Amino acid sequence: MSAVASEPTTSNKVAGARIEVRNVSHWFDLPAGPLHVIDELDLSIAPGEFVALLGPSGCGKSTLLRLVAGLEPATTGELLHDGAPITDPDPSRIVVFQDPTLFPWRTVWDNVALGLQARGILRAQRHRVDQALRLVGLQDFAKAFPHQLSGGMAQRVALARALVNDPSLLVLDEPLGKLDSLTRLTMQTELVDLWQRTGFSALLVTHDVEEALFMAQRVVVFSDRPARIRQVLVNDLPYPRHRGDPRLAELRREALALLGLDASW
Ligand SMILES: Nc1ncnc2c1ncn2[C@@H]1O[C@H](COP(=O)(O)OP(=O)(O)OP(=O)(O)O)[C@@H](O)[C@H]1O
Repeated sequence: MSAVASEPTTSNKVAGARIEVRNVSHWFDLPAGPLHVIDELDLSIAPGEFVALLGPSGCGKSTLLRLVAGLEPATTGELLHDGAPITDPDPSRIVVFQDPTLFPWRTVWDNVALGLQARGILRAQRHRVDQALRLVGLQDFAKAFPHQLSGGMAQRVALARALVNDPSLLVLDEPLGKLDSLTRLTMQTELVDLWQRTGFSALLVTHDVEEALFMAQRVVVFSDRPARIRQVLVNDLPYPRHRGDPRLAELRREALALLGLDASW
């Protein structure tokens, strides 16, 4: 059973971001010369859409996430959030990484409160911390410390820490990558449930083909570095999805073939 609160929490409803990546190329300046990582990429995310990126290791997926999050500027091209250029990080676009990186000396509640505290709005907005904890089903663990949590619970705290900002875009960089396989499956369902209940747009990077197809509405398959779009797989299966759905198996075969792998594995 999902640990996430099943009651809809309408106060957490947000308008999803529209993201446009227009003709973006990116290089890193290395001592040996420039490393071309992204090549003339065009991609858009509609408000409230869930998009996943798949591609060979090192092709440039995380780099693209960093550009979309505003953590670094693209070498050339344009990135827009609701029509405005993305130039800096912003609390409306939150990145959740593989490692939850919680402060061990702060309680769960205090870890989730960090973003509001940094923005100087915690005193007036304390209820948002409680709401975010309810969203991820951890309301009873507000006073716990990180060492008292399982891996899945720690990652839920990281999600609550992101959701407390009411982001219009959640940037997910392998957020379930360190979890055991059972917890990972549960968290996939929980994340989709959170996405549906809150309305943020989601951009997920994962190495797990099934995860991408189970969660996302579109799966963008990249080439080797420099990343170009090889193909976009559209998954219009309704939610909640069933892992045994033959359409998922069909999409999996297509995705693996695009990645140069034999689907009979
Ligand atoms: N800050 C940086 N400085 C120099 N090179 C970098 C930097 N960040 C990433 N790279 C290089 O850019 C390339 C793309 O890295 P990136 O992390 O975006 O790939 P990825 O597709 O997310 O990989 P993986 O799937 O293995 O996580 C790699 O060759 C990496 O070494």
